[in-house]
Amino acid sequence: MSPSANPGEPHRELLPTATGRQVRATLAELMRGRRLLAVRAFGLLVGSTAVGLLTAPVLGRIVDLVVDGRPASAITGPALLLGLIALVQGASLAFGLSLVARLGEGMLAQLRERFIDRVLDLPLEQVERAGSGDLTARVTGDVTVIAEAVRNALPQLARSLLTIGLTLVGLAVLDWRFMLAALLAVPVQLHTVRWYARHATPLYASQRVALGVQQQQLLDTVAGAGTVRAFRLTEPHLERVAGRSSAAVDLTLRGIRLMTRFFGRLNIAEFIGLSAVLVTGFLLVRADAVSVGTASAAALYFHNLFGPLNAALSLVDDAQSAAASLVRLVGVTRLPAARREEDRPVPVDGTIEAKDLRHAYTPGHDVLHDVTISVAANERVALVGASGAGKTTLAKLIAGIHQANGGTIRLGGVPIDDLGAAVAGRTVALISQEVHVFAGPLAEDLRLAGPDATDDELLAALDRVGALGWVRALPDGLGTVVGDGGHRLTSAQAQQLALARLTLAAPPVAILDEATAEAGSAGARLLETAAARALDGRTGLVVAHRLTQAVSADRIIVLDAGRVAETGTHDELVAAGGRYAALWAAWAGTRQNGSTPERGSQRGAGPVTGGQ
Ligand SMILES: Nc1ncnc2c1ncn2[C@@H]1O[C@H](COP(=O)(O)OP(=O)(O)OP(=O)(O)O)[C@@H](O)[C@H]1O
Repeated sequence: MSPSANPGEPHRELLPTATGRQVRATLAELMRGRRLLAVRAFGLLVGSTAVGLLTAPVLGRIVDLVVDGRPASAITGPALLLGLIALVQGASLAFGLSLVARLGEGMLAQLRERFIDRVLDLPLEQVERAGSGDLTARVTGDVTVIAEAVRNALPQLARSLLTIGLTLVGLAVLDWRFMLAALLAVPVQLHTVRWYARHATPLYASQRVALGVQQQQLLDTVAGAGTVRAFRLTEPHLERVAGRSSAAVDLTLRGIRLMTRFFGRLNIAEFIGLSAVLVTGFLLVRADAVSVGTASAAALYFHNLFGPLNAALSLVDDAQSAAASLVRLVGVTRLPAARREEDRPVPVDGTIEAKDLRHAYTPGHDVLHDVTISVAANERVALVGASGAGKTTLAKLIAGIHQANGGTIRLGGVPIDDLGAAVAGRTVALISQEVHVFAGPLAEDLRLAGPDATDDELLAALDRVGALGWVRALPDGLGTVVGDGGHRLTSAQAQQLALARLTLAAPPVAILDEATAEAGSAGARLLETAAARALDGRTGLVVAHRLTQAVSADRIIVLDAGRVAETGTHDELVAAGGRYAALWAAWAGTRQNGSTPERGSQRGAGPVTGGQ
């Protein structure tokens, strides 16, 4: 875990990065099952490079023919051979490169799947501690960098290295002294690459961290824009964004300067090598050891090395970036795997047992204190309390969205942590006020909850929550495109869709948080009926913002400042004359005064939440 990049800023526990050994082990695992593909790809690249190397000697032969004063017709054969070489080389190279790309893409896809698998298993708390910017930067930036490398750098690098190796062999075949001359460039190149790698590795690593921190700052500022404006924090926030952006820009500029110096040094190496080969050629021709054509072929070979050498060396740059990104992706994929789904215990029913739950969003500020509740299978319980009493927090803990800081939660007798994301998702569903309508045909939106549901089943689910009428009236019925860019649904309709999804998913436990709070009174009654029908046959925990929701519940749990204050049926609690009775009296009073209790009661403005 690395600390925050900027001293003086709040400490962030970034997601883990992998060690070199872990990266190698992961690559070896990804390679398994792809060996044949790798061998075929490599074989084709070697073949195409070897064929390509025939060009220089054939050109040398043409030079010799010209020097010997042979007629033009003598050149026809070598010229045709050049054409053939180009064809064979081009075809085998294209095929080989496509295999290399397929190899790389396959490995990357598998790595990405593993990464997403682990990310979905990560506790929300860990992501929050790291900041969503860190995760976003890994999912977007790092994956893109590696994908680019796999598509371009990896095939090019493989091809360049092969060309370099085989060209040196070709030089040695012409005359070993040519190869020695060419190798004079190598010490300068090696020194250059080591110098570059020494500077580039830390630079790229800090560049990636700086970009992650910058993204996090942007997300924080945008997400909290309302608060930033309300407290007139615009200037300091802009300064912070500017500071983080300029840190990222500075690092990028340093990278560009480094690259310029890198290529400058490589040019010196080329100059040394080519001069040496030309001087050697001159001396050997003068001593009659080789023909002019052979010396020309040697010079061509060395000249042909420039491209692949520069490509390989400059690809060191992409390789460095890709390596820096790879350690960040692999770091997440090596996190302990979640237990396999088939090994997990299965809840036996829809009971909820929460014991001694404690939770704090910021250390030291508990918003739930030793909350113990239990809900029987198929029971309908209403959670009532003032705004900020902790109802949503309790709902989210039971739904497994947040992890409690203390205490235990069992669903159907199984501790929630043992369920794993998939089983927990099938066991408990939470519908909050901010229901999302996914962009696309309405049927697809519903099938998120029941992928195998037939159209008739979808219509039955809609009918159950009273949505069939308006869905039938839509221009294309179930096929109507809804969500962003499509047919806009009212918030009550979106709630009904969420309830229909709930009946399709049919989890044994359902939690409704403010599911009907947005609607006006007529709409609210409609939604309450819909909610009751969606909860039928399963355990229901309803965060009640209007007391009508509590009255019809089997039992009511009253929360007060993060503690359970009372529990009982509506009649029992009214008779007990405690906190609920007071809320009820205030509620009934508001109704008699003729105001709209459904609306007045929301978010601390009315009687239910008015006890604060
Ligand atoms: N993400 C969060 N980060 C920090 N504090 C939070 C967060 N969510 C809730 N809180 C705080 O936790 C306490 C309980 O909030 P919670 O939303 O659970 O109460 P609630 O009873 O559902 O209130 P409401 O009726 O207004 O929805 C409040 O003091 C709230 O400010």
